[in-house]
Amino acid sequence: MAKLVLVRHGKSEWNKQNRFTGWVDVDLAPEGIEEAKKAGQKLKSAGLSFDICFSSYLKRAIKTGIIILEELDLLWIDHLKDWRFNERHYGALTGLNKDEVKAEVGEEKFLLYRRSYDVPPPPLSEDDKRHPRFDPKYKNFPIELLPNTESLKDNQIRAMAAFHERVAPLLVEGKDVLITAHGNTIRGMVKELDGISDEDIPKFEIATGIPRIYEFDEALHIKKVYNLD
Ligand SMILES: O=C(O)[C@@H](CO)OP(=O)(O)O
Repeated sequence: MAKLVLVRHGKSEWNKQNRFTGWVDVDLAPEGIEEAKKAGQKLKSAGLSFDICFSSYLKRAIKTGIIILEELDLLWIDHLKDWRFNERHYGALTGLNKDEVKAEVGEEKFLLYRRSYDVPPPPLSEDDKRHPRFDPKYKNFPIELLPNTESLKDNQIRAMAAFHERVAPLLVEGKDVLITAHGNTIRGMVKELDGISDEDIPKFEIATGIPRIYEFDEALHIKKVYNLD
């Protein structure tokens, strides 16, 4: 029975500062490094192992993957990166303080931008220095692929495309896969995998550093889902 494990990166420097982060490549905070180590230790105690690891293009998720693999003595396995596991692009909210945005736009709009399924925050202009086209990671990407804002649904569509294309075939072969990614990316994936409704998803939160385990049968039906709290 193949396993898929999803882990949200440990706390980042901007999580600590309460700023909308999205595609900004912020590093893990010291507490985030500890959370990633604990996640690795929990996986080890539960007897889990992996054949391959995927992360986003963002260092907070990549480092979380490396730290977990180190705890498991699995630094030798393939660790692949796919931009489609990046955090949701937070558009014009990128870098802003969440409390200040709430005070400015009001609670209702704040929640709509932050937690609704299909309402994206206002977009960034293509000339804005925060636009991904100025980030060397995406220099070879066609501009149409680079978002200037995203809803959770947009984030889910790209992450699940990567899942079906790259991860699902490995699970069918019986391989165990670790994905270290981001709060909204994992919320979107869990929404689809667990069949959570559009109405319920705003209340669903993903904690940092808590592995979520999916056990699949050969037909890729989910047999068991649980968190290693
Ligand atoms: O800022 C972000 O990129 C995300 C995750 O930290 O924020 P939120 O939890 O508000 O979706």
